[in-house]
Order: sequence, then structure tokens, then C-alpha cells
Amino acid sequence: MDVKTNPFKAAMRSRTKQIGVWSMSASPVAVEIIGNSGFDWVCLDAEHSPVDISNLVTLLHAGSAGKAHPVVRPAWNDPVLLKRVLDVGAQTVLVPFVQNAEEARQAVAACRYPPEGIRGVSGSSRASAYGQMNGYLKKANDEICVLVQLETGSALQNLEEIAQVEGVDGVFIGPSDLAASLGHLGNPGHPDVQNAIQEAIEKLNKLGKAGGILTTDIAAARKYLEWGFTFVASALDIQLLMGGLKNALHEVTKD
Ligand SMILES: O=C(O)C(=O)C[C@H](O)[C@@H](O)CO
Repeated sequence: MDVKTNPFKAAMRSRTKQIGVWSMSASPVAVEIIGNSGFDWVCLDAEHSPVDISNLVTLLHAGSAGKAHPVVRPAWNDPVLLKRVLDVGAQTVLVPFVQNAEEARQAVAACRYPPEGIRGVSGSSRASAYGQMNGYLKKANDEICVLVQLETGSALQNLEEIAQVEGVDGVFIGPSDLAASLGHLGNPGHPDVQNAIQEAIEKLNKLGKAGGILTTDIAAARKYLEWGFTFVASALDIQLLMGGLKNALHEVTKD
């Protein structure tokens, strides 16, 4: 069995449009549904949802039944968390709260085996199909896609040096935390935040680096794609569930 080529890493390199769903339900059923809904990727969020390593593997099992590429966001830019996420089979990670080039280098190093990095070695994890993949240890570094998340004004000031760190495959802008950082908590649509986001993607476009973002507002998603973002999450599973339920109740009970 050969090491799986990472299509998302290739899509970042070519800056091919990838539309995704943000999953915070921690539900394997939801992930399987998302995987068969036509979306290109699904973020398995382990930062702001009750996902830990034991249920992450069930989410990855469910995701393997569909076509959406799993992008796993660990709770922090931590080498132990990243090692465990990679060992259970994630090939693409979205590393939160990266503030500067040094932290970006640390994130890349955590995802690479020595001598390029510090990832702890196990040749028998799920990532290597329990040791069945030929040459996994030698090939893994090249197939892991490292996305870094910038979500403060300070991080955006360091964007160019972060984006040019060797091994950073894409840069994701976190609008909610960025809004909070800029003094507009809960209002990512504020002109100050929108201007910062637009300035960020203009810099990424000049560098030829893939940019990503999340919004559940369809008009905003289309605007971000026009600005040049290429990996855009345009739906949030728990929001769709709550909204759909409330609408169903309203429709059946309204006068
Ligand atoms: O800052 C952001 O926006 C994100 O990082 C996404 C949120 O954390 C996610 O929970 C959706 O609200």
C-alpha cells in the first residue's frame, strides 16, 4: 500500500478553489453527511468543540466514507496535539493562533519527522495504515499539509513573514477572533475587520499563497472568493442544524 497523496496540499499549491464546511458537532454522522454533500473539505474543529483524540478517529473514519477532505484543527499550536492528530490519520492540519514566523516554524516542525522536524515516530499508527503503507516514515513529511491560522491584528502585521515560512501551505484568517482582537467582538463584518481581511488576502495574493476563511454568510463567502480566498468554509454544521430545527418548528406552528 502506498502513502496517500494529499489532494488538499496540491490544491493549496495551485490555489484551486475549495469550498468547505466547518464541523463543530463532533458527530460522525454529520461528518459522513458532509462528506457526501459535494463540499471539498470539512474542518474537524477540536478547538471550539468537544472533539478529543478518541472521537477524532471516529470522525476521520466517517470522513473516509465521503469525498470532503478532512482538515483537523487541534486546540492549540502544540507539538503533542499535532503528533496525536497526525498519528490518527489527519493529513491536513489547521494550526490555530499563529502569531509570528517562529510559531509558524514550530507548527511545521511539529508535523515533520526528523531531521526536518520533531514529530515523534510511530511506524504503526493509523496514519500509516497500521504499518501497511510502504515507506510512510520517509514520505509523510511531503504529504502533510500545514495551514496556519492568523486571528489577531498582531498576527496580520506578521503575515508576510509567516506566509513565507518553508512548509506553510496556506494561511487561514479567523474572522471572529480577529474581530475581537481589533475591538469589535462579535462583529467580523465591521469595516475595520473587513479592511484588515481584505488587506491580508491582497498580501497573500501577491505572495501566491493560498488564503482561507470561514463565514456562514453566503454573500460574504462569495465576496471573499472574489477577493482571492481559495479555501472558504461557507457553512457551519451546528448552525445549520439549529437553524433548520427552528425554521421547521416555526413553519409548523405559525398561524
Ligand atoms: O476566529 C474565527 O472565526 C475562527 O477561528 C472560527 C471559529 O473559531 C469557529 O468556532 C466558528 O465560529
